[in-house]
Amino acid sequence: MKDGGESKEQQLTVALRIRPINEAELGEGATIIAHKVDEQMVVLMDPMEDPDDVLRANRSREKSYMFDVAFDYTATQDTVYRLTTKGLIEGVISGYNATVFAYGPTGCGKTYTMLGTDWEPGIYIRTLNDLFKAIEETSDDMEYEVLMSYMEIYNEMIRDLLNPSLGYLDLREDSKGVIQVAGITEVSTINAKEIMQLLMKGNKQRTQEPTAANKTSSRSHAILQVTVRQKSRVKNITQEVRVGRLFMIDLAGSERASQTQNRGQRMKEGAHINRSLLALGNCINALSERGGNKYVNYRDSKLTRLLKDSLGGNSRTVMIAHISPASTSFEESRNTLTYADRAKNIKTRVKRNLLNVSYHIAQYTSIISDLRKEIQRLKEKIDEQGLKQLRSEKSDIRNIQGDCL
Ligand SMILES: Nc1ncnc2c1ncn2[C@@H]1O[C@H](COP(=O)(O)OP(=O)(O)OP(=O)(O)O)[C@@H](O)[C@H]1O
Repeated sequence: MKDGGESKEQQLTVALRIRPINEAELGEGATIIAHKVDEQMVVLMDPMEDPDDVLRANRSREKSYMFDVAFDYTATQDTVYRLTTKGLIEGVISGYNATVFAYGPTGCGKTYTMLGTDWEPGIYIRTLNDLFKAIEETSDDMEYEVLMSYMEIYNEMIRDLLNPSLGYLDLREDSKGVIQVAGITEVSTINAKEIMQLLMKGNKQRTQEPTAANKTSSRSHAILQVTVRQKSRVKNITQEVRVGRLFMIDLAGSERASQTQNRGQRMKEGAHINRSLLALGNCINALSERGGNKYVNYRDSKLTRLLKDSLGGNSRTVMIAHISPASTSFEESRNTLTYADRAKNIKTRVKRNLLNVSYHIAQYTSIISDLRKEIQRLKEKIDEQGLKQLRSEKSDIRNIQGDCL
């Protein structure tokens, strides 16, 4: 991959989404503690307080967080998409990496935001639709190839959701230090409808189980990866190919084992989920420390290895933190707000990814050299086997001669 020129420092964009309160929470006697007051989101520490009380804000135990954007239960899927993700598309089709990930406790709306429903589609579908529209608009001058993969990390194992029969896949680092999933299915298409069908097919394969906190709880981290290669239709010797990679991630929800009343397999899943989220939290902590010299341990989980570039490397990254408005979820909400607040300090360095013709030549040369070696190896093997066969035939002849004498 050629150096795409100057890199620009970019701060993580952090959005907060608070879903509507639900029947189960109301049934437990929960009250709403998250309110939108003017353009501010207020999460009350004491449910008895009045969110409109201006003096409340001056009390010393009050903590305030600033996010790039905050959505309450009135926000539509379209608004959330437009104010978080839509702006990344142009960059992706012209060679920049981007990541959007949904973070937060179980049952707080991550899958709703990313996948959505048939009537209220989420970020995956809206992004793909607009991506193909943007491609169509510039396709007179530019040629595109779009590759899609969809995977989940379940119990620390990577599964290809487009082809689960492949078994568990490994992570590998390429020569540029970019983490790749070895052997993952990459479907090439520039047809939005086809990609949607693949997405739906993949979703059916995703590991979901009912837990006490959410009857369709995602027990895995789902990762939709879209790679866009763009090149000019005018061919010349120094032709460049721009390669943008977009990750859209629906994380599994963090949870308290006591709250979810999980047993057996659910509890094991919960432990894996919490472990990888803890590793993610540790990376966020390390990356957000001022001075930036702290060691960041991405190797603690597959999730953080895969997110290495999204968090500390070459990517425009958006985190959408989710919380429930219920008083019964106060602790989880506070933890989520704390992490989201830290994540705001993370800075990445964004650079365009360019391949050029010399890169392709280098690739072909390396493939040819590998093939030559393989041919040589096979020749030697054949020679060796031929020699062995000759020897064994000779010895057979000797034996026959011996028998005859
Ligand atoms: N903004 C919203 N508006 C309407 N319904 C919502 C909203 N957010 C979440 N819900 C509903 O709340 C329930 C739980 O949401 P969802 O499954 O998206 O949570 P999650 O954070 O992905 O949970 P888990 O981590 O357990 O997978 C679903 O029934 C979903 O439809």
